[in-house]
Amino acid sequence: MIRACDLFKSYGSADNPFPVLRGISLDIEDGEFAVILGASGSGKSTLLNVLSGLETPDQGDVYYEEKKITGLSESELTRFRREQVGFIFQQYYLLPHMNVDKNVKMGADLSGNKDYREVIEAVGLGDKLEKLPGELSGGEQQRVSVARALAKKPRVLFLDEPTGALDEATGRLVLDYICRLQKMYHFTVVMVTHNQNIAQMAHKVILMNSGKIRDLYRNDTQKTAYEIGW
Ligand SMILES: Nc1ncnc2c1ncn2[C@@H]1O[C@H](COP(=O)(O)OP(=O)(O)OP(=O)(O)O)[C@@H](O)[C@H]1O
Repeated sequence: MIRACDLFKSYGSADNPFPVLRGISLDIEDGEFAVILGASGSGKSTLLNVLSGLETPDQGDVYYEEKKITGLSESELTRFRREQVGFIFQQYYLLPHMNVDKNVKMGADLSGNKDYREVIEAVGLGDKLEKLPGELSGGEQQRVSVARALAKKPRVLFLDEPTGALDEATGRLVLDYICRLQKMYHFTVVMVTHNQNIAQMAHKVILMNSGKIRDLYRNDTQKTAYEIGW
């Protein structure tokens, strides 16, 4: 379980702080699919970054089970991220001169996972191992970044607008892969999105407004990527 306790974070200077997280507390269970929604600037990405250990809060704590990650040194945090979490962003951040196989192997090498090719198969790119990112469509490139993030078998997959750069059909396809992979590998998903429809795929929905949680609810049933509106 991921537990956030009373998180506060401001940008700007000490004289002129700009509060972005203003007292966030929440729990995300193991294996849960959690979606963070909210208007632009409401603090979604900042919350994701604090939950994943990419940024530290000014106040408050983040726990993974009993382990507190706030207060870890930079090198301990780097190790924690390397071993425990995967990231997917709107941009794919693939290395352009490396083929699909090598891009995904890079993720696998972080944990010494030798079976990384099964993840490439699982995202449907088993026949594109030798292709360079520039030879792939946007959806295929995002599937490579999904495979790279999952190749090290993370406990938690953090996604920040993973379908933001994709058209509807490709966005649905990528979301469908993420859900199917979650069923195969049982990792936790925490996803930031502007697309309110995606909330219907989630177990838990966290609605943010001006740095606070405006609403947090669980869905009794989850829709598939092909059942939601877009
Ligand atoms: N590194 C930073 N330095 C200064 N201000 C920042 C920084 N990161 C975010 N902000 C500001 O904090 C506020 C919240 O940003 P954040 O990216 O968390 O919001 P968001 O809800 O994810 O927005 P969007 O949906 O537009 O991506 C915004 O006003 C943003 O400009």
